[in-house]
Amino acid sequence: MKKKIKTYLLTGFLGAGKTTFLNHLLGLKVSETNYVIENEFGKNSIDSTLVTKNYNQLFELNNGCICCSLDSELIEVLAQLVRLDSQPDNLFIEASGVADAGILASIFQRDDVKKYFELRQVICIVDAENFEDRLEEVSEPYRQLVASSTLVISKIDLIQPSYEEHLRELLQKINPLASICSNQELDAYNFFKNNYSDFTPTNGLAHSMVEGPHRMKSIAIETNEVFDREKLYATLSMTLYLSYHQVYRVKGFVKVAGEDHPILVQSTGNTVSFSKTDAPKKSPNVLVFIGKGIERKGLERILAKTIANKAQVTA
Ligand SMILES: Nc1nc2c(ncn2[C@@H]2O[C@H](COP(=O)(O)OP(=O)(O)OP(=O)(O)O)[C@@H](O)[C@H]2O)c(=O)[nH]1
Repeated sequence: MKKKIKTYLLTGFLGAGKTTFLNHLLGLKVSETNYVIENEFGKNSIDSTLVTKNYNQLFELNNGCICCSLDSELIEVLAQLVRLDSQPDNLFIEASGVADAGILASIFQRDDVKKYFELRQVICIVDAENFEDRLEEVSEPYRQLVASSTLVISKIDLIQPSYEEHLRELLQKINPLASICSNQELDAYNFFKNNYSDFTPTNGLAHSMVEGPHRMKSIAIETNEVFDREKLYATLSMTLYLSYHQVYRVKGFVKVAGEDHPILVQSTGNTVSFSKTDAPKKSPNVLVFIGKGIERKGLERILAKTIANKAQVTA
């Protein structure tokens, strides 16, 4: 009988800090064999490039959200793992920011899956800065929260201590059974000890099964244009400020005048950040926007104003 693969499911709304936390967990398991499944809502894979290399194999599921195609792609990857001669010790699944953790957890309660995989934890990353706003606007953050056995509050550095207290109370009220820690307490917390089947989700599973598909859209703008860094920054910041309740996440790689390599563009809430990368010079520009009621034409119009002029590009 093969050993069961210890499985950790990471959930949390768009941009909450799932990849950042996954990198932390992988860093704690460097001496073991770790497989990772990365799932993005859009077709373009940005996250897989941001996961640190402390894994043995990474699978990408980019054909939408795993909770919406549960019996196809994810099951196929799980079946591949079962067929391996030597099983990994750990499997980390980073679900898309809109995935329903209850639906995913229920896959691991199936007898044919339970035989090979032991779901130890469903960990929800809660973005301290934006969680409450998103809770009012869309149903995904609530559904992710109630199905989780541990809640990790991220971005503590961006809030006041008194707000942290309020947030903890709110989270505990929504999911009284979950353990809660902040991302400043990670070293004191053992994420590997639990067994998810000992944890009875509140009303997550029953609630999630009857919900329809996500109301959110992912639009990838691919272009070979070179952008003006300052204009792009100002325009994205303004768009995020004005459309905070519509645009939930921007991420991708773009070429900017004066930089040899494409830069990584990321946003959460109404904050945008640019960072240097060593992505190949020739990699395509792609900016992915995820949100409600967003339109490709409108986004293209906004970005058109941020393209660098010829003099900047040749300088
Ligand atoms: N200030 C601050 N920023 C953070 C923290 N955790 C993550 N971030 C930033 O938040 C942004 C999103 O983090 P990710 O880890 O990519 O979030 P994610 O949940 O994987 O994002 P999606 O996969 O797009 O849903 C990145 O710019 C991170 O650097 C934190 O504790 N504090």
